[in-house]
Amino acid sequence: MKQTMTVPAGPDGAETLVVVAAVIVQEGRLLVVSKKAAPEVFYLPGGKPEAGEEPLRALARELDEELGVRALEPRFLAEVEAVAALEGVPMRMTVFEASIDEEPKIAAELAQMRWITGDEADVRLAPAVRDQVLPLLRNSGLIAS
Ligand SMILES: Nc1nc2c([nH]c(=O)n2[C@H]2C[C@H](O)[C@@H](COP(=O)(O)OP(=O)(O)OP(=O)(O)O)O2)c(=O)[nH]1
Repeated sequence: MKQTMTVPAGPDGAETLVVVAAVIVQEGRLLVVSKKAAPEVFYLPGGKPEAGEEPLRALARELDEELGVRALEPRFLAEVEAVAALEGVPMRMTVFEASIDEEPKIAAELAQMRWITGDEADVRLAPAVRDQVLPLLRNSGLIAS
C-alpha cells in the first residue's frame, strides 16, 4: 500500500491527513476537480504527499498526474484545517498559489474539472474550499466577491 503522511493522533484518536493543493485562478475563476471516487465533490487539484516527499515536490507530482500541467512560480498561500472531503477525518492542507502554462486535461482518476467563481449552484465544494479557501481568495481580490 502507498505510504502517505499523517500527523500523530490528537486526544480524540483521529489522525490528521496531510494534503498539498494548488490554487490556480484564470480570469477570476478557480480551477477545481473531482475524483471518480466521489464525482460530485469538487476541490483543489493536489493530494497526499508520499512519505518523505517535500510539499512542492508532491504538488508537482499531483498536478502532473491529475492534469498534465506544471506549476509555474508556486507561492505559499495558506495552511487550512478542515474535515477531509473523502475520508471524513481531520485534514491539514498546505495551499500554494500557482499559474500554469498549458491547458489542463483530466487524467483517469479524475471525474470532472471546472473553472468556478464559487457562486455555481450545481457545484458541491469540499468544506476546506468552501469555508476557507474561497473566502481567502475573495478577500484578497483574486476572485470577485
Ligand atoms: N487535493 C485536495 N484534497 C482535498 C481538498 N479538500 C479536501 O477536503 N481534500 C481531501 C479529499 C481527500 O479526503 C483528501 C485528498 O485525497 P486525494 O484522494 O485527493 O489524495 P491523493 O490524490 O493522494 O489520492 P490517494 O493517494 O488517496 O489515491 O483530502 C482539496 O481542496 N484538495
